[in-house]
Amino acid sequence: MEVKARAPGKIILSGEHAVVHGCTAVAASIDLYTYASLSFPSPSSENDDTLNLRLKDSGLEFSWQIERLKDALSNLGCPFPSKPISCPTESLKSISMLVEEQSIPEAKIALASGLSAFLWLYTSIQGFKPATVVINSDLPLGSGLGSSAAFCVSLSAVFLSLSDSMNKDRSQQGWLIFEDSELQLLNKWAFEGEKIIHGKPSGIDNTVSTYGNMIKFKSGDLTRIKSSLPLRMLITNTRVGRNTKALVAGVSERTLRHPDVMSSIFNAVDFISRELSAIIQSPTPDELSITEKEEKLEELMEMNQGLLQCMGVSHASIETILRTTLKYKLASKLTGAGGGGCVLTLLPSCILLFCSLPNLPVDYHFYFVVYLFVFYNDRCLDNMALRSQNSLISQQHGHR
Ligand SMILES: Nc1ncnc2c1ncn2[C@@H]1O[C@H](COP(=O)(O)OP(=O)(O)O)[C@@H](O)[C@H]1O
Ligand SMILES: C[C@@](O)(CCOP(=O)(O)O)CC(=O)O
Ligand SMILES: [Mg+2]
Repeated sequence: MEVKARAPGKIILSGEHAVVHGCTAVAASIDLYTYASLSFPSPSSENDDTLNLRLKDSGLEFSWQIERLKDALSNLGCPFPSKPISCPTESLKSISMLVEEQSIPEAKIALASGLSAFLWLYTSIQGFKPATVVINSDLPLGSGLGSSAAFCVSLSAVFLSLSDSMNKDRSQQGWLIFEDSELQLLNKWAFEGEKIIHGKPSGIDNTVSTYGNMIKFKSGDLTRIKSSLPLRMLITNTRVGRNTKALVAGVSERTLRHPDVMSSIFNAVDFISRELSAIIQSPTPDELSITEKEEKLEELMEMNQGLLQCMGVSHASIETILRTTLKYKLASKLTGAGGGGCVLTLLPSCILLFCSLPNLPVDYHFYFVVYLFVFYNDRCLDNMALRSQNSLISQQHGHR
Protein backbone atom coordinates (compact mmCIF):
# COMPACT_ATOMS: atom_id res chain seq x y z
CA MET A 1 0.00 0.00 0.00
CA GLU A 2 1.29 3.45 -0.89
CA VAL A 3 -0.04 6.97 -0.25
CA LYS A 4 1.23 10.11 -1.94
CA ALA A 5 0.75 13.80 -1.18
CA ARG A 6 2.18 17.07 -2.35
CA ALA A 7 2.31 20.49 -0.71
CA PRO A 8 3.32 23.81 -2.30
CA GLY A 9 5.96 26.33 -1.34
CA LYS A 10 5.06 29.99 -0.88
CA ILE A 11 6.09 33.58 -1.28
CA ILE A 12 5.44 36.22 1.36
CA LEU A 13 4.26 39.44 -0.29
CA SER A 14 4.52 41.42 2.94
CA GLY A 15 4.95 40.94 6.66
CA GLU A 16 7.60 38.27 7.20
CA HIS A 17 9.17 38.37 10.68
CA ALA A 18 6.60 40.94 11.86
CA VAL A 19 4.04 38.10 11.59
CA VAL A 20 6.02 36.16 14.22
CA HIS A 21 5.35 39.11 16.56
CA GLY A 22 1.59 39.13 15.97
CA CYS A 23 1.34 41.43 12.92
CA THR A 24 -0.43 40.88 9.61
CA ALA A 25 1.31 39.24 6.64
CA VAL A 26 0.19 38.27 3.14
CA ALA A 27 1.38 35.07 1.43
CA ALA A 28 0.60 33.07 -1.70
CA SER A 29 1.33 29.47 -2.65
CA ILE A 30 3.55 28.90 -5.68
CA ASP A 31 3.80 26.26 -8.30
CA LEU A 32 6.70 24.37 -6.72
CA TYR A 33 5.94 21.40 -4.51
CA THR A 34 7.34 18.94 -2.02
CA TYR A 35 6.14 15.38 -2.64
CA ALA A 36 5.89 12.71 0.06
CA SER A 37 5.01 9.05 -0.22
CA LEU A 38 4.39 6.52 2.53
CA SER A 39 4.31 2.76 2.11
CA PHE A 40 4.02 -0.07 4.59
CA PRO A 41 5.96 -3.27 3.91
CA SER A 42 4.15 -6.43 2.95
CA PRO A 43 4.29 -9.12 5.71
CA SER A 44 6.94 -11.11 3.79
CA SER A 45 9.17 -8.08 3.18
CA GLU A 46 12.71 -7.79 4.61
CA ASN A 47 12.05 -4.21 5.74
CA ASP A 48 9.43 -5.12 8.31
CA ASP A 49 11.41 -3.98 11.33
CA THR A 50 12.65 -0.57 10.19
CA LEU A 51 11.42 2.95 9.52
CA ASN A 52 13.15 4.26 6.39
CA LEU A 53 13.35 7.82 5.09
CA ARG A 54 14.66 8.43 1.56
CA LEU A 55 15.49 12.03 0.60
CA LYS A 56 15.71 11.74 -3.14
CA ASP A 57 17.11 15.23 -3.84
CA SER A 58 20.09 14.88 -1.55
CA GLY A 59 20.53 11.18 -2.35
CA LEU A 60 20.48 10.31 1.36
CA GLU A 61 18.71 7.46 3.04
CA PHE A 62 18.09 6.99 6.77
CA SER A 63 16.91 3.97 8.63
CA TRP A 64 15.87 3.32 12.26
CA GLN A 65 15.16 -0.07 13.84
CA ILE A 66 11.59 0.01 15.18
CA GLU A 67 12.80 -1.46 18.50
CA ARG A 68 15.34 1.37 18.84
CA LEU A 69 12.57 3.94 18.24
CA LYS A 70 10.37 2.25 20.85
CA ASP A 71 13.22 2.26 23.40
CA ALA A 72 14.06 5.92 22.83
CA LEU A 73 10.47 7.18 22.72
CA SER A 74 8.77 4.70 25.02
CA ASN A 75 7.15 7.56 27.00
CA LEU A 76 5.00 8.46 23.96
CA GLY A 77 2.63 5.49 24.35
CA CYS A 78 -0.04 5.05 21.69
CA PRO A 79 -0.08 7.33 18.63
CA PHE A 80 -2.40 10.33 19.00
CA PRO A 81 -3.19 11.49 15.44
CA SER A 82 -6.22 13.58 16.35
CA LYS A 83 -4.44 15.54 19.12
CA PRO A 84 -1.51 17.59 17.80
CA ILE A 85 0.87 18.45 20.62
CA SER A 86 4.29 20.06 20.78
CA CYS A 87 7.24 17.74 21.07
CA PRO A 88 8.18 17.69 24.80
CA THR A 89 11.79 18.71 25.55
CA GLU A 90 12.66 15.19 26.77
CA SER A 91 11.34 13.58 23.57
CA LEU A 92 13.15 16.17 21.45
CA LYS A 93 16.42 15.22 23.17
CA SER A 94 15.79 11.54 22.43
CA ILE A 95 14.88 12.37 18.83
CA SER A 96 18.07 14.43 18.42
CA MET A 97 20.06 11.39 19.56
CA LEU A 98 18.24 9.18 17.06
CA VAL A 99 19.15 11.70 14.35
CA GLU A 100 22.78 11.98 15.47
CA GLU A 101 23.14 8.21 15.20
CA GLN A 102 22.51 8.56 11.46
CA SER A 103 25.84 10.39 10.88
CA ILE A 104 24.56 13.01 8.43
CA PRO A 105 27.42 14.35 6.24
CA GLU A 106 28.72 17.68 7.64
CA ALA A 107 27.77 19.56 4.45
CA LYS A 108 24.14 18.46 4.87
CA ILE A 109 23.83 18.91 8.61
CA ALA A 110 20.98 21.43 8.09
CA LEU A 111 18.80 18.41 7.30
CA ALA A 112 19.02 17.28 10.94
CA SER A 113 16.11 19.47 12.06
CA GLY A 114 14.02 18.17 9.15
CA LEU A 115 14.76 14.60 10.27
CA SER A 116 13.72 15.43 13.82
CA ALA A 117 10.43 16.89 12.58
CA PHE A 118 9.90 13.75 10.50
CA LEU A 119 10.44 11.43 13.48
CA TRP A 120 8.12 13.44 15.71
CA LEU A 121 5.32 13.58 13.14
CA TYR A 122 5.63 9.91 12.18
CA THR A 123 5.75 8.44 15.68
CA SER A 124 2.97 10.73 16.95
CA ILE A 125 0.60 9.98 14.06
CA GLN A 126 1.52 6.44 13.02
CA GLY A 127 3.28 5.10 16.12
CA PHE A 128 6.00 2.50 15.69
CA LYS A 129 4.98 0.77 12.46
CA PRO A 130 7.67 -0.20 9.96
CA ALA A 131 7.38 1.93 6.82
CA THR A 132 9.24 3.64 4.01
CA VAL A 133 8.81 7.36 3.38
CA VAL A 134 10.17 8.98 0.23
CA ILE A 135 10.54 12.75 -0.22
CA ASN A 136 11.45 14.84 -3.19
CA SER A 137 10.99 18.55 -3.80
CA ASP A 138 10.96 21.21 -6.50
CA LEU A 139 11.84 23.78 -3.84
CA PRO A 140 15.33 25.03 -3.03
CA LEU A 141 15.93 24.30 0.67
CA GLY A 142 16.60 27.22 3.02
CA SER A 143 15.83 29.93 0.43
CA GLY A 144 12.71 31.58 1.80
CA LEU A 145 10.21 29.66 -0.34
CA GLY A 146 8.87 27.66 2.58
CA SER A 147 10.50 24.28 1.95
CA SER A 148 10.33 23.46 5.67
CA ALA A 149 6.56 24.04 5.76
CA ALA A 150 5.93 22.13 2.51
CA PHE A 151 7.99 19.25 3.98
CA CYS A 152 5.91 19.20 7.19
CA VAL A 153 2.57 19.60 5.36
CA SER A 154 3.26 16.83 2.84
CA LEU A 155 4.46 14.47 5.63
CA SER A 156 1.45 15.24 7.84
CA ALA A 157 -0.83 14.63 4.85
CA VAL A 158 0.49 11.13 4.11
CA PHE A 159 0.69 10.15 7.77
CA LEU A 160 -2.84 11.35 8.53
CA SER A 161 -4.36 9.90 5.39
CA LEU A 162 -3.50 6.41 6.66
CA SER A 163 -4.61 7.10 10.22
CA ASP A 164 -8.00 6.63 11.83
CA SER A 165 -8.56 10.40 11.85
CA MET A 166 -9.35 10.47 8.13
CA ASN A 167 -12.68 9.64 6.59
CA LYS A 168 -11.54 7.34 3.76
CA ASP A 169 -14.96 7.37 2.07
CA ARG A 170 -14.50 10.78 0.50
CA SER A 171 -12.32 9.92 -2.43
CA GLN A 172 -12.61 11.04 -6.03
CA GLN A 173 -10.95 8.94 -8.71
CA GLY A 174 -8.51 7.51 -6.19
CA TRP A 175 -7.75 10.94 -4.66
CA LEU A 176 -8.65 11.39 -1.06
CA ILE A 177 -10.35 14.71 -0.28
CA PHE A 178 -9.44 16.43 2.98
CA GLU A 179 -12.46 18.17 4.48
CA ASP A 180 -12.09 21.38 6.46
CA SER A 181 -11.68 19.78 9.90
CA GLU A 182 -9.07 17.40 8.49
CA LEU A 183 -7.17 20.27 6.88
CA GLN A 184 -7.20 22.05 10.23
CA LEU A 185 -5.80 18.96 11.93
CA LEU A 186 -3.12 18.53 9.31
CA ASN A 187 -2.20 22.21 9.52
CA LYS A 188 -1.79 21.88 13.29
CA TRP A 189 0.51 18.88 12.94
CA ALA A 190 2.55 20.63 10.25
CA PHE A 191 2.91 23.60 12.62
CA GLU A 192 4.33 21.26 15.27
CA GLY A 193 6.87 20.05 12.70
CA GLU A 194 7.72 23.65 11.77
CA LYS A 195 8.33 24.41 15.46
CA ILE A 196 11.03 21.75 15.53
CA ILE A 197 12.69 23.24 12.42
CA HIS A 198 12.16 26.97 13.10
CA GLY A 199 11.96 27.31 16.87
CA LYS A 200 9.26 30.01 16.81
CA PRO A 201 7.26 29.94 13.56
CA SER A 202 4.24 32.18 13.07
CA GLY A 203 2.34 29.41 11.25
CA ILE A 204 1.88 31.39 8.03
CA ASP A 205 4.02 29.05 5.92
CA ASN A 206 2.30 25.80 6.91
CA THR A 207 -1.11 27.49 6.63
CA VAL A 208 -0.62 28.75 3.08
CA SER A 209 0.92 25.41 2.12
CA THR A 210 -2.10 23.57 3.54
CA TYR A 211 -4.83 25.79 2.07
CA GLY A 212 -3.15 27.08 -1.10
CA ASN A 213 -4.16 30.33 -2.81
CA MET A 214 -3.40 33.67 -1.23
CA ILE A 215 -3.95 34.38 2.45
CA LYS A 216 -3.80 37.18 4.96
CA PHE A 217 -2.52 35.89 8.29
CA LYS A 218 -2.35 37.37 11.78
CA SER A 219 -1.84 35.68 15.16
CA GLY A 220 -2.81 32.26 13.85
CA ASP A 221 -5.95 33.49 12.02
CA LEU A 222 -6.20 33.12 8.29
CA THR A 223 -8.33 35.08 5.85
CA ARG A 224 -8.46 33.84 2.30
CA ILE A 225 -7.80 36.54 -0.29
CA LYS A 226 -8.86 36.66 -3.89
CA SER A 227 -6.77 38.91 -6.07
CA SER A 228 -8.67 41.12 -8.47
CA LEU A 229 -5.63 41.90 -10.58
CA PRO A 230 -3.11 39.61 -12.29
CA LEU A 231 -0.06 39.81 -10.06
CA ARG A 232 3.17 38.59 -11.52
CA MET A 233 6.26 38.14 -9.44
CA LEU A 234 9.73 37.27 -10.50
CA ILE A 235 11.53 35.13 -7.93
CA THR A 236 15.29 35.54 -7.86
CA ASN A 237 17.40 33.20 -5.78
CA THR A 238 20.57 34.81 -4.40
CA ARG A 239 21.79 31.27 -3.68
CA VAL A 240 23.13 32.55 -0.41
CA GLY A 241 22.17 29.89 2.10
CA ARG A 242 20.68 30.81 5.44
CA ASN A 243 18.65 29.38 8.23
CA THR A 244 15.22 30.67 9.24
CA LYS A 245 15.62 29.66 12.89
CA ALA A 246 18.74 31.83 13.34
CA LEU A 247 17.19 34.83 11.53
CA VAL A 248 13.95 34.69 13.54
CA ALA A 249 16.01 34.43 16.75
CA GLY A 250 18.11 37.44 15.64
CA VAL A 251 14.99 39.59 15.19
CA SER A 252 13.71 38.53 18.63
CA GLU A 253 17.05 39.51 20.19
CA ARG A 254 16.91 42.91 18.49
CA THR A 255 13.35 43.29 19.83
CA LEU A 256 14.59 42.65 23.35
CA ARG A 257 17.32 45.29 22.91
CA HIS A 258 15.03 47.94 21.35
CA PRO A 259 11.44 47.05 22.26
CA ASP A 260 9.85 50.41 21.44
CA VAL A 261 11.62 50.88 18.11
CA MET A 262 10.89 47.33 16.99
CA SER A 263 7.29 47.57 18.04
CA SER A 264 6.89 50.68 15.82
CA ILE A 265 8.55 48.83 12.93
CA PHE A 266 6.24 45.82 13.34
CA ASN A 267 3.26 48.14 13.57
CA ALA A 268 4.25 49.85 10.31
CA VAL A 269 4.56 46.42 8.63
CA ASP A 270 1.08 45.56 9.88
CA PHE A 271 -0.31 48.65 8.10
CA ILE A 272 1.62 47.77 4.95
CA SER A 273 0.15 44.25 4.85
CA ARG A 274 -3.37 45.51 5.48
CA GLU A 275 -3.10 48.14 2.75
CA LEU A 276 -1.49 45.66 0.37
CA SER A 277 -4.27 43.10 0.84
CA ALA A 278 -6.94 45.79 0.43
CA ILE A 279 -5.40 46.90 -2.89
CA ILE A 280 -5.05 43.35 -4.15
CA GLN A 281 -8.70 42.61 -3.35
CA SER A 282 -10.33 45.86 -4.43
CA PRO A 283 -12.41 45.41 -7.56
CA THR A 284 -10.93 46.47 -10.87
CA PRO A 285 -11.82 48.77 -12.46
CA ASP A 286 -12.63 51.00 -9.51
CA GLU A 287 -11.33 54.44 -8.75
CA LEU A 288 -7.79 53.11 -9.23
CA SER A 289 -6.51 51.77 -12.53
CA ILE A 290 -4.34 48.65 -12.62
CA THR A 291 -1.27 50.81 -13.14
CA GLU A 292 -2.08 52.95 -10.13
CA LYS A 293 -2.60 49.83 -8.03
CA GLU A 294 0.71 48.39 -9.18
CA GLU A 295 2.48 51.62 -8.33
CA LYS A 296 1.03 51.50 -4.82
CA LEU A 297 2.03 47.85 -4.42
CA GLU A 298 5.56 48.66 -5.56
CA GLU A 299 5.82 51.43 -3.03
CA LEU A 300 4.53 49.17 -0.25
CA MET A 301 7.02 46.45 -1.21
CA GLU A 302 9.86 48.97 -1.09
CA MET A 303 8.74 50.26 2.31
CA ASN A 304 8.47 46.69 3.62
CA GLN A 305 11.99 45.98 2.37
CA GLY A 306 13.27 49.10 4.18
CA LEU A 307 11.70 47.89 7.43
CA LEU A 308 13.17 44.41 6.94
CA GLN A 309 16.55 46.10 6.65
CA CYS A 310 15.82 47.81 9.99
CA MET A 311 15.09 44.36 11.47
CA GLY A 312 18.56 43.29 10.34
CA VAL A 313 17.54 40.54 7.92
CA SER A 314 18.69 41.91 4.57
CA HIS A 315 22.00 40.86 3.00
CA ALA A 316 24.54 42.22 0.51
CA SER A 317 23.30 39.73 -2.11
CA ILE A 318 19.73 40.98 -1.64
CA GLU A 319 20.85 44.62 -1.88
CA THR A 320 22.61 43.85 -5.17
CA ILE A 321 19.37 42.54 -6.64
CA LEU A 322 17.44 45.56 -5.33
CA ARG A 323 19.91 47.90 -7.04
CA THR A 324 19.80 45.92 -10.27
CA THR A 325 16.01 45.86 -10.49
CA LEU A 326 15.79 49.53 -9.55
CA LYS A 327 17.87 50.40 -12.63
CA TYR A 328 14.91 49.06 -14.61
CA LYS A 329 12.40 50.84 -12.35
CA LEU A 330 11.24 47.54 -10.87
CA ALA A 331 10.47 47.23 -7.16
CA SER A 332 11.75 44.29 -5.13
CA LYS A 333 11.80 42.94 -1.60
CA LEU A 334 13.21 39.88 0.09
CA THR A 335 10.75 37.06 0.75
CA GLY A 336 10.81 34.64 3.69
CA ALA A 337 13.39 34.98 6.41
CA GLY A 338 15.98 36.95 4.36
CA GLY A 339 19.72 36.86 5.11
CA GLY A 340 20.14 35.60 1.52
CA GLY A 341 17.51 33.36 -0.04
CA CYS A 342 14.98 34.70 -2.54
CA VAL A 343 13.90 38.17 -3.66
CA LEU A 344 10.53 39.10 -5.21
CA THR A 345 10.20 41.60 -8.02
CA LEU A 346 6.79 42.83 -9.13
CA LEU A 347 6.45 42.62 -12.90
CA PRO A 348 4.01 45.39 -13.79
CA SER A 349 1.46 44.97 -16.53
CA CYS A 350 3.31 47.45 -18.79
CA ILE A 351 5.98 44.76 -19.20
CA LEU A 352 3.26 42.21 -19.84
CA LEU A 353 1.54 44.49 -22.34
CA PHE A 354 4.78 44.47 -24.21
CA CYS A 355 4.41 40.76 -24.84
CA SER A 356 0.86 41.06 -26.07
CA LEU A 357 1.85 43.43 -28.88
CA PRO A 358 1.26 41.80 -32.26
CA ASN A 359 4.29 40.24 -33.96
CA LEU A 360 6.24 39.88 -30.73
CA PRO A 361 7.04 36.36 -29.60
CA VAL A 362 4.74 35.35 -26.76
CA ASP A 363 7.63 34.80 -24.40
CA TYR A 364 9.24 38.09 -25.14
CA HIS A 365 8.77 39.66 -21.72
CA PHE A 366 9.87 36.47 -20.08
CA TYR A 367 13.17 36.45 -21.93
CA PHE A 368 13.52 40.16 -21.40
CA VAL A 369 13.26 39.71 -17.66
CA VAL A 370 15.35 36.57 -17.59
CA TYR A 371 18.01 38.55 -19.38
CA LEU A 372 17.99 41.14 -16.60
CA PHE A 373 18.48 38.52 -13.95
CA VAL A 374 20.61 36.07 -15.78
CA PHE A 375 23.45 36.38 -13.28
CA TYR A 376 21.31 35.78 -10.25
CA ASN A 377 18.40 33.72 -11.22
CA ASP A 378 17.87 30.19 -10.17
CA ARG A 379 14.30 29.89 -11.33
CA CYS A 380 11.86 32.28 -12.97
CA LEU A 381 8.19 32.01 -12.34
CA ASP A 382 5.87 34.15 -14.38
CA ASN A 383 2.87 33.10 -12.43
CA MET A 384 2.00 32.86 -8.79
CA ALA A 385 -0.20 29.85 -9.29
CA LEU A 386 -3.25 31.17 -7.55
CA ARG A 387 -5.12 28.04 -6.74
CA SER A 388 -8.85 27.72 -6.66
CA GLN A 389 -8.78 24.46 -4.72
CA ASN A 390 -6.88 22.99 -1.84
CA SER A 391 -3.40 22.35 -3.04
CA LEU A 392 -3.10 19.24 -1.00
CA ILE A 393 -3.65 16.04 -2.79
CA SER A 394 -3.28 12.61 -1.41
CA GLN A 395 -3.62 9.49 -3.49
CA GLN A 396 -4.09 5.98 -2.27
CA HIS A 397 -2.87 2.97 -4.19
CA GLY A 398 -4.54 -0.19 -3.12
CA HIS A 399 -5.51 -1.11 0.41
CA ARG A 400 -3.86 -2.80 3.24
N1 LIG B 1 12.80 18.08 1.21
C1 LIG B 1 13.33 18.17 2.43
N2 LIG B 1 13.99 17.12 2.98
C2 LIG B 1 14.51 17.21 4.22
N3 LIG B 1 14.48 18.31 5.00
C3 LIG B 1 13.85 19.38 4.50
C4 LIG B 1 13.25 19.37 3.20
N4 LIG B 1 12.71 20.57 2.97
C5 LIG B 1 12.98 21.32 4.08
N5 LIG B 1 13.65 20.62 4.99
C6 LIG B 1 14.12 21.10 6.31
O1 LIG B 1 13.85 22.50 6.37
C7 LIG B 1 15.08 23.26 6.46
C8 LIG B 1 14.95 24.55 5.66
O2 LIG B 1 13.99 25.35 6.30
P1 LIG B 1 14.12 26.90 6.46
O3 LIG B 1 15.44 27.28 7.03
O4 LIG B 1 12.92 27.31 7.18
O5 LIG B 1 14.08 27.45 4.96
P2 LIG B 1 12.85 27.47 3.93
O6 LIG B 1 11.64 27.01 4.65
O7 LIG B 1 12.74 28.90 3.53
O8 LIG B 1 13.24 26.64 2.78
C9 LIG B 1 16.13 22.32 5.88
O9 LIG B 1 17.42 22.65 6.36
C10 LIG B 1 15.64 20.96 6.40
O10 LIG B 1 15.98 20.77 7.76
C1 LIG C 1 10.47 34.82 8.79
C2 LIG C 1 9.13 34.12 8.72
O1 LIG C 1 8.11 35.13 8.78
C3 LIG C 1 8.95 33.35 7.40
C4 LIG C 1 10.01 32.32 7.18
O2 LIG C 1 9.86 31.70 5.92
P1 LIG C 1 11.00 30.75 5.32
O3 LIG C 1 11.25 29.64 6.29
O4 LIG C 1 12.23 31.60 5.15
O5 LIG C 1 10.45 30.22 4.02
C5 LIG C 1 9.00 33.19 9.92
C6 LIG C 1 7.58 32.74 10.22
O6 LIG C 1 6.62 33.46 9.90
O7 LIG C 1 7.43 31.67 10.79
MG1 LIG D 1 10.96 27.59 6.55
